[in-house]
Amino acid sequence: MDFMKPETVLDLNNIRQALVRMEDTIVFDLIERSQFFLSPSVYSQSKFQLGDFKGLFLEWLLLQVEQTHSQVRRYEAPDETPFFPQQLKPSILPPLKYPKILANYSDEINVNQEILNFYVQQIVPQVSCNDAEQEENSGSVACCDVECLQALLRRIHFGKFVAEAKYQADPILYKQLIENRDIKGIEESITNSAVESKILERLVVKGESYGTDPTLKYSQNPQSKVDPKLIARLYKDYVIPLTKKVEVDYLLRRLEDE
Ligand SMILES: C=C(O[C@@H]1C=C(C(=O)O)C=C[C@H]1O)C(=O)O
Repeated sequence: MDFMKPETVLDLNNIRQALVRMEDTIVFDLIERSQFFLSPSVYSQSKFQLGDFKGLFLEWLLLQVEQTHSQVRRYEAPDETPFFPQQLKPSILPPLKYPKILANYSDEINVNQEILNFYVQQIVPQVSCNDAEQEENSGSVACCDVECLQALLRRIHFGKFVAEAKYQADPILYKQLIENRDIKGIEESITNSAVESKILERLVVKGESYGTDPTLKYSQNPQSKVDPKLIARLYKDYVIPLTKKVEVDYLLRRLEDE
């Protein structure tokens, strides 16, 4: 997605194609996570010495990664929503002059804590290959979790672009819904059940294709590493609803930037 060209960025078909490409990253990241045990220490607050950091070991690593990547201006991009925006470091690269695409408040539209909660409480226990500790892999598990979370963060917060594209396609409708604080009306208006169904169907196929050793494809038991239906269920229960929450939260404030 070329964020220097607002006219293409806010084309809903282009946005949907970007979301389809993000499916591949998320499916592969979940397959990678499925190789590891549950590793509860990664989600604990006290197992490792983290200085004065207060939080999960996973959150501590997320902060390290965000501080490193912020030095090459990763979080200046409009499609990045960091967990620790107040603790990023100055970039050593000169700032890019992104054209204004989203509303001024878009950085304040943030569901990161909900994403972390569903990832730790729902995704990890269902994707891990068993519920044991795997001390020697705590670092690898945490690195894998960061990859999964960053892919999910980006996919879900892409809802801001979807919302802006829908607003610009019908500003009269949305102005009325927003002025009336008609949250249900906004939710109904942004929902496209046909697109959602297509996404869930495609995820099962991708889970089957990407998660199975191709040389075993025609064997009696081409066991996929992650249950393809689980990937679709996680999208249905968490990824899509949170994306729509981002859309609604973004639209509810949209008249602030008229
Ligand atoms: C992203 C969109 O908005 C909604 C959210 C979707 C999702 O998170 O996959 C899909 C369709 C819509 O219900 C869209 O219209 O493409």
